[in-house]
Amino acid sequence: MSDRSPRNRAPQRRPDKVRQVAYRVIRQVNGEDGYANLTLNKALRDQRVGGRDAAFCTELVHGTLRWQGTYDAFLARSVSRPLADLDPELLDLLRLGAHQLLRMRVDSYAAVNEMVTLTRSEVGQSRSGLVNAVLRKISQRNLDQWIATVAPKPEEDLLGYLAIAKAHPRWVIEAFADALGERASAPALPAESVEQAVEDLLDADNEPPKVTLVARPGLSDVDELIEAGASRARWSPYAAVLQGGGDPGRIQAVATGRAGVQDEGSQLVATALAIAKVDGKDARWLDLCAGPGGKSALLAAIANQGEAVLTAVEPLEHRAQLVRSNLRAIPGDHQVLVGDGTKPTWPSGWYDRVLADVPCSGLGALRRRPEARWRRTPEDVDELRPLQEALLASAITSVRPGGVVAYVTCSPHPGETREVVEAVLASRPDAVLEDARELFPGVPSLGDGPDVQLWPHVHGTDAMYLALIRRS
Ligand SMILES: C[S@@+](CC[C@H](N)C(=O)[O-])C[C@H]1O[C@@H](n2cnc3c(N)ncnc32)[C@H](O)[C@@H]1O
Repeated sequence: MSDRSPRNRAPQRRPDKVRQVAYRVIRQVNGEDGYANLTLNKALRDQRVGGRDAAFCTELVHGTLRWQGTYDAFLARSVSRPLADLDPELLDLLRLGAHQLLRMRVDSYAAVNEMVTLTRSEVGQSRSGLVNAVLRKISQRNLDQWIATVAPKPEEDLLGYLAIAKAHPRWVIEAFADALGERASAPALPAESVEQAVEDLLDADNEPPKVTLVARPGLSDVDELIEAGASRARWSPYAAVLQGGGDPGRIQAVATGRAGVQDEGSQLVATALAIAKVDGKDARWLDLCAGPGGKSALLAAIANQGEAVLTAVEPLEHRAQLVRSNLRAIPGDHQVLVGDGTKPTWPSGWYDRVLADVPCSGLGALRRRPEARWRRTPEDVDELRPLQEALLASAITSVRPGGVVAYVTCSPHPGETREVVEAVLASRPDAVLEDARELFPGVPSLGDGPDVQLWPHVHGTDAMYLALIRRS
């Protein structure tokens, strides 16, 4: 455990190891497009940082990355040149310092000194003066005071205010507001309620999610996970929550693949496809966009309860390998095909149920990936659109008349959800959108249908979207 106590305030010659690890992880994420979770876990392992130090390091990394757009707005007021002209290393050091000063209970004096020492060791003595001066300026106001200084007034520009106060890019907030506004149940919610919902959603995005487990049916059950210390989740019959966190791999059912880690929303959409009514033959299920295979594993386990067999398709070999590994514990003749879901190698109408969990912006899972919100752009949404439409069209062609397709995204952006479904169905007279709400038994606040949008602030799940389409 490194010593961060007030008595240790004197400038240190050696940088604090935990802050150094956090800084280097942030650098890798911002400088090399790394993923925070993977990079941090590896660094904690390699540097043998554990226990309370690991928790402190995680907060430094996740918090700094999650709030970096907000801190940049404060830093822009505190540095005499444009932030774009600062070395990226220096900018990350300042962001890391700002996070300790504004959102962690680190003593200001200690935070500034630790960051000066770290700057000296990471980028050289000549930069430490600037870090000292800027962080002292940052420390002169608390978070609310900085927001009041820098953000527009909420009554004049609510979205501009929320972008700073809740650390989300404005275009993302606009997309959320559109999706929430569209889904206001009849009679339409007053604008004020939509605004409150947007704010609640942004707050939910800023809280790391609890670890949710899935007990794959036939192999494990929720009672086994409860015995291992989890508690029953609200709606999915397969879900249990590790309330206190901890390593799920220590649970035997998870270690052996009989259970796994999976958001309850992901479980609910996969289960919805599995329980949709299908008359007649129900033997062939297809997961058209399978990697890494979380939903494939749940679907294959449910398929085993009847007579069905799952085929999982994934174009990227390394992701197909993850699907195989997720399916390893599931008995049966389920198979993984490496291929492009838009170019089926199977006959038209071959399948009875098809999941099209298409590549998307991931704006519904921002809780899990602290860096993601700053990396995505509106162009990503536009660029993904043709692939999403092609995959949905292919899914419809792959299902037999009377069979069902679940179009799923982990994004609530209307450009990836309803607009895609509407565009594809406009040219498919052989496909009909059905009310999917009854496939989510007991789940409240599903809106007006016929499609379903889950929300972090309402359901505590990722913002999963599902449209159920039946081929006629
Ligand atoms: C949202 S992820 C699927 C998540 C998965 N269903 C799960 O629950 O683990 C989308 C997947 O689609 C894959 N993909 C991308 N292009 C594809 C294509 N043309 N055909 C099929 N899958 C594709 C991506 O590589 C990615 O693994």
